[in-house]
Amino acid sequence: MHLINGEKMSSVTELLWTEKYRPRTLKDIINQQDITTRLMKFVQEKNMPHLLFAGPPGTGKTTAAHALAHDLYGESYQQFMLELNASDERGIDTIREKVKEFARSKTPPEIPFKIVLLDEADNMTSDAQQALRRLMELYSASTRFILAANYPSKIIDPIQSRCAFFRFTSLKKEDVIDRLKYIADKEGVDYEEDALDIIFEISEGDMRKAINILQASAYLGKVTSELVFKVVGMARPKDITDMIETALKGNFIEAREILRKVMIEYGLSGEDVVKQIHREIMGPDIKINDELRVLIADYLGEIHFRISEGSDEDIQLSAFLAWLSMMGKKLGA
Ligand SMILES: Nc1ncnc2c1ncn2[C@@H]1O[C@H](COP(=O)(O)OP(=O)(O)OP(=O)(O)O)[C@@H](O)[C@H]1O
Repeated sequence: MHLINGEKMSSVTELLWTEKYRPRTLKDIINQQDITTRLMKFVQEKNMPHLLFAGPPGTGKTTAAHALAHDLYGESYQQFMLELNASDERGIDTIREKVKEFARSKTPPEIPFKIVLLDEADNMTSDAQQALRRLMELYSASTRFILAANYPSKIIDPIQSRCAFFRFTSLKKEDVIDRLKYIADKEGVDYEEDALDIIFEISEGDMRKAINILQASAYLGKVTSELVFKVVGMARPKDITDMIETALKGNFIEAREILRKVMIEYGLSGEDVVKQIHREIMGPDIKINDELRVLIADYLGEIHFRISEGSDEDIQLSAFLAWLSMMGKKLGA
């Protein structure tokens, strides 16, 4: 990458599977078919407008920008691409200086522009974005900007109207799982099918997160669902639903035992437990009626607030289980 020592980068990033298995060309990008088809047209035409890539984390925005540059300029594309992170750079002045210097640098053969990739553009204030807009206009003869953002609504209208818009979507289950299997096979990692399902559930269509969980788990041995939960610091959903159902049956002491076991075994904080309970009561696996679901969600919000304000988590979670026991009896759950 421009301004970055390539050799140093590769020794670090080679260790990361997200980098090692980052698609290099547009045709290798998974799932974002409409987007890659449109980007390939720019490659054919050797021309493109400014682009705005929007969508959730880990869905291929940065990857697509690099792959586009690769397909336009070839293997040594990095000299014709400047990557800046809007939230790292010290304000618009630094960005302006870097773009100015980059605009003066060597131009690519055959293609009349270079690419500036500005990551996390939605973190810029609207004043900084106004300045960025002027910058885009000033250098539009020699550069094209690709702005990547999680929340496109935070990008000011004058910029949006100057960019072609690309919406990236969360990756589908089968795509994430296929990719994880491909990587696991290449790396000689032993895994259980269930564990990959769980990695997908936890990562929610974020491929970076999914690959990172796979890699962290694989360091510890065969990738099982048990191991995955340990790595991400989550209890097995079944332990959480057991705890809730036990409390609802009025077995408070037993439910507290499960809570203790879960917290110690998985090293969870009170807040982690609250988040997991919330996840489970909203999920399909737990057998409770809607009225109870609403009451639990409401009370859990209160417990979460108290813990985050510094209240003793053991007392709060015990109070929650005691409340569940009482509600269970009252509502006959
Ligand atoms: N569509 C995809 N096809 C194949 N691999 C992908 C895809 N999307 C993400 N990945 C994998 O996840 C990693 C992270 O993706 P990338 O950096 O492109 O995400 P991003 O959308 O830019 O996320 P962020 O918003 O957090 O910057 C890549 O290095 C790659 O390994």
